[in-house]
Amino acid sequence: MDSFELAQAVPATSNTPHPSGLATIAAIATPLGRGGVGVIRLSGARAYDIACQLTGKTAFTPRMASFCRFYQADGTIVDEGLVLYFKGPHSFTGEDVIELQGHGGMILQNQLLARVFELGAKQAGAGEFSYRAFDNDKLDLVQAEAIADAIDATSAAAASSAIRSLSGEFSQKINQLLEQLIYLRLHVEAAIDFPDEEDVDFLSDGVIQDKLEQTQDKIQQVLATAKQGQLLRDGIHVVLAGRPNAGKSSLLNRLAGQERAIVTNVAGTTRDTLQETVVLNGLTLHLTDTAGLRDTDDTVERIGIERARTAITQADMLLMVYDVSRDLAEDSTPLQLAEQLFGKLPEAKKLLIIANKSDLLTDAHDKAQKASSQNEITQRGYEQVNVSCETGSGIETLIETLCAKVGFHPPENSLIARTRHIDALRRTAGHLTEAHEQLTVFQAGELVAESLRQAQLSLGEITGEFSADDLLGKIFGSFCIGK
Ligand SMILES: Nc1nc2c(c(=O)[nH]1)N(C=O)[C@@H](CNc1ccc(C(=O)N[C@@H](CCC(=O)O)C(=O)O)cc1)CN2
Ligand SMILES: Nc1nc2c(ncn2[C@@H]2O[C@H](COP(=O)(O)OP(=O)(O)OP(=O)(O)O)[C@@H](O)[C@H]2O)c(=O)[nH]1
Repeated sequence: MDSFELAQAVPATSNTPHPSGLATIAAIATPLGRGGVGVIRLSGARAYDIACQLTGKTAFTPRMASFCRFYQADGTIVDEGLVLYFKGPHSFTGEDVIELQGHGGMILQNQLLARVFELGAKQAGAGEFSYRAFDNDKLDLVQAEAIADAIDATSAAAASSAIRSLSGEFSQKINQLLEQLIYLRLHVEAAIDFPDEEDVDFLSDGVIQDKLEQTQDKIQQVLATAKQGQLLRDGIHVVLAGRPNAGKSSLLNRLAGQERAIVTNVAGTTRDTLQETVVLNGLTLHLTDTAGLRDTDDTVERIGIERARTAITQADMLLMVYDVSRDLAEDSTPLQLAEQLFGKLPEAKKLLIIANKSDLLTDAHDKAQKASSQNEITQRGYEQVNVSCETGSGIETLIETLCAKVGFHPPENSLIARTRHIDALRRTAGHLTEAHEQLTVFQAGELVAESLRQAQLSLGEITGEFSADDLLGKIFGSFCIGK
């Protein structure tokens, strides 16, 4: 009997789904296209049977690779490759998992996948493998998100901090906080239930207050870590704005390290917004070069300027580029120029003033410019960096200033985080502030207990201990198919 006949001899298992009701899912796990090896992953109660029927083999040993041929129903060979079997619960998803490691290539992989569907597997939805791993407690929500973040990382630092989150470091911090909160709740509930126990007033003996304050400090620390992690993950949106010919496109090219934008000495060269993502000192910058802002009758340029204004309202940071040799009229300062350009003066933390073409300044000019503008800038809490896009001088300082302004530290032990985590941490901190007030101002035990309960719920959302289904749907739905 050859392998194919053997395959037919394997008793056809019933198509009734697993008692849990979950279908066996399959998807291509490797990128579609030419590649040495392509992996199809199956998870679910029927994965093992499907592998047997596909290959004609009758048994696979968990965690051992078996070299097999993969057959069509009519006995023709689709491909040959390795079968890897993980017996649930000792698998990525916690269910039985089969991996078919065939040859890469669109046609082969799609044929093999179609055959697997024919044998009863269903196409996995986006993030469905990870969702099952989460559902079977193989991963918590932070770890599942870290997988997607590692895959989508735009910088080495973001990738390595995602892998650290995947290993559970961030989850551990959250779980420690949850334990502290539960401890606090127990004490407060006890104080409410047994108010006269041993004549001790739990609520006012200071112990609960101390513990509460320690927890508040810890939340602030985790929040700071999470903010770094979110910056690492998402980077920042930076808009380069300024008068025509100030050197915005030259700056974009300098930062990108290549000629991305067209640079000419014709004012109004950049007419549409142009985006470029660069990673500098570990921070991902989504740069938008904008059309130089000026009044114009040119329709295309006007639309470009309109787009520039939209980009400006969405930016985390505005770089106002001006030409030190030309843009400041006798009586205008960089801050006045920024005010003219942006309609109103942006807040100091969002604006960085870039004095470009410093190479064109003679010493005398230089002094005059510094004296007249630098004082006003620093006095009002703004910052200016002098650069020359022509020579590259000042560009390093510009990058360092930018990182400092958004509070980004060169990542060492950072953990990837999302806006969702920061939002939950902030809400938790808010409930703890309420609890603190109820405790210290009103000694209102019931209200302290309720605020702590709310705090625990908010915090538990992070790891997925308490999560609404629609939130889970949103998170896993954004994963790629096969993850
Ligand atoms: N071939 C292959 N490579 C891969 C994955 C995969 O699914 N398949 N992964 C997919 O993301 C990542 C690795 N993650 C994995 C995580 C857990 C288990 C797993 O089988 N865990 C079991 C057994 C652990 C053990 O034997 O020590 C368990 O947790 O019980 C496998 C892969 C990256 N590389
Ligand atoms: N000397 C000198 N020239 C510069 C410097 N930066 C830019 N330029 C020149 O200034 C001119 C305008 O530069 P661009 O980068 O196109 O200016 P822009 O602000 O993007 O201009 P628009 O597209 O019109 O909005 C070009 O001729 C550049 O070569 C600099 O640091 N020093």
